[in-house]
Amino acid sequence: MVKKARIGILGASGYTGAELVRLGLRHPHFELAVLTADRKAGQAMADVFPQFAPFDLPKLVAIEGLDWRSLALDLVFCALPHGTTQLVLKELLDTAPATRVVDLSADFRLDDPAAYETWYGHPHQALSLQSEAVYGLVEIYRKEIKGARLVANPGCYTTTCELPLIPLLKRKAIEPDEIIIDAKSGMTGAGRSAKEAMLFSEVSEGFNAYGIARHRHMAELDQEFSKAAGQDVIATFTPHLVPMNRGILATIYVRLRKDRTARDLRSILAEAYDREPFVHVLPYGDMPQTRHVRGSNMAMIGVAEDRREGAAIIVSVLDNLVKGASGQAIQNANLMLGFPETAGLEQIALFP
Ligand SMILES: NC(=O)C1=CN([C@@H]2O[C@H](COP(=O)(O)OP(=O)(O)OC[C@H]3O[C@@H](n4cnc5c(N)ncnc54)[C@H](OP(=O)(O)O)[C@@H]3O)[C@@H](O)[C@H]2O)C=CC1
Ligand SMILES: CC(=O)N[C@@H](CCC(=O)OP(=O)(O)O)C(=O)O
Repeated sequence: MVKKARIGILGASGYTGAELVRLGLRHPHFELAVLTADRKAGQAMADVFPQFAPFDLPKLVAIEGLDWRSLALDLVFCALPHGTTQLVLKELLDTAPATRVVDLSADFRLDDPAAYETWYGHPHQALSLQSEAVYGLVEIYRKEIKGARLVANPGCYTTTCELPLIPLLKRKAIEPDEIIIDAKSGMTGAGRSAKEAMLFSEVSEGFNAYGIARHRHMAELDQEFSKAAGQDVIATFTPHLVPMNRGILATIYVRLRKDRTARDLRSILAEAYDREPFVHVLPYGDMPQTRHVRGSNMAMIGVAEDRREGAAIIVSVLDNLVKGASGQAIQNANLMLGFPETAGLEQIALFP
């Protein structure tokens, strides 16, 4: 019998933390040993999220005062706000260097400390960990993730956009300087902490663009697209907030390189993801919807030709809380701990 891994979830009272608990409870090799919260520390998980009432879970505790060494956790999922995360993880890994970490925040995704400072407005406070961290886009960095101690789980928007575009840039099938991404996210992408702009009365029956030309995920897109293309790539990226709970849909406009067709793009993606359990490329011309992936760890991609000659349209969807966050984090943890990559992640989308 495989020994169960002792798992900690920091930020279990948030949306991605609760999603880690939902998936982790059904994981065959996880023992959920520690769950933390900030304002909700001291409460039972079932008091914060009644859906967990039937399950035996540890109480939510504050991070301060935890003795990482004696807890002897095999792996910690960190689902805290960016900024706070780097301080918490520095202390954790200084005290318990053998614990593995999958961080869901943006703190360790950028290779370049100067880029971090530019996009996040303050210098990074755990530089050695930043240089150690491996970017956790499993389908691209599987080998590096396996041996990593600290994995930076990619952002939800970025996962949606990088899965279709990295293989196309690597194969030089599209023009790297003519990428336009129009992305829409459900509201859980903004986290559980109440903000006026997230009230039902202010979000329902309308939708809006935000972060125009300055959303922090652009730094992550620039980094990964440039690596894939072998040259600097700056894509246009505009996020939108739509009145639904879960899901991201990115409509991506690309210009084909000479002698390439939209069908070639679909073939490249189908070949790249042929053996991947969590990326599905649809038949040419078919388009995915967010409801096709809701609650599952699946990303779906559709490709079609544009009416403009030499151009194509790609649509990519995932559930921001699963493949865009907690599901992908568990996929990373499975690789790091030597479990089957799909363990705990085989649920199918909830439809309708
Ligand atoms: N939501 C999403 O779709 C995605 C989120 N992410 C990233 O994952 C991380 C978590 O996001 P999400 O779950 O949405 O956020 P939430 O706002 O829903 O939850 C945040 C969690 O962190 C705890 N927390 C907040 N401040 C502190 C602090 N100073 N010290 C200790 N704990 C604290 C909160 O505790 P309490 O509630 O008790 O105050 C809560 O458990 C963020 O970095 C986010 O950007 C990444 C991909 C997708
Ligand atoms: C809808 C919404 O507000 N989404 C968030 C992205 C959430 C996120 O997960 O950002 P990180 O992965 O970088 O932490 C935003 O646009 O800031």
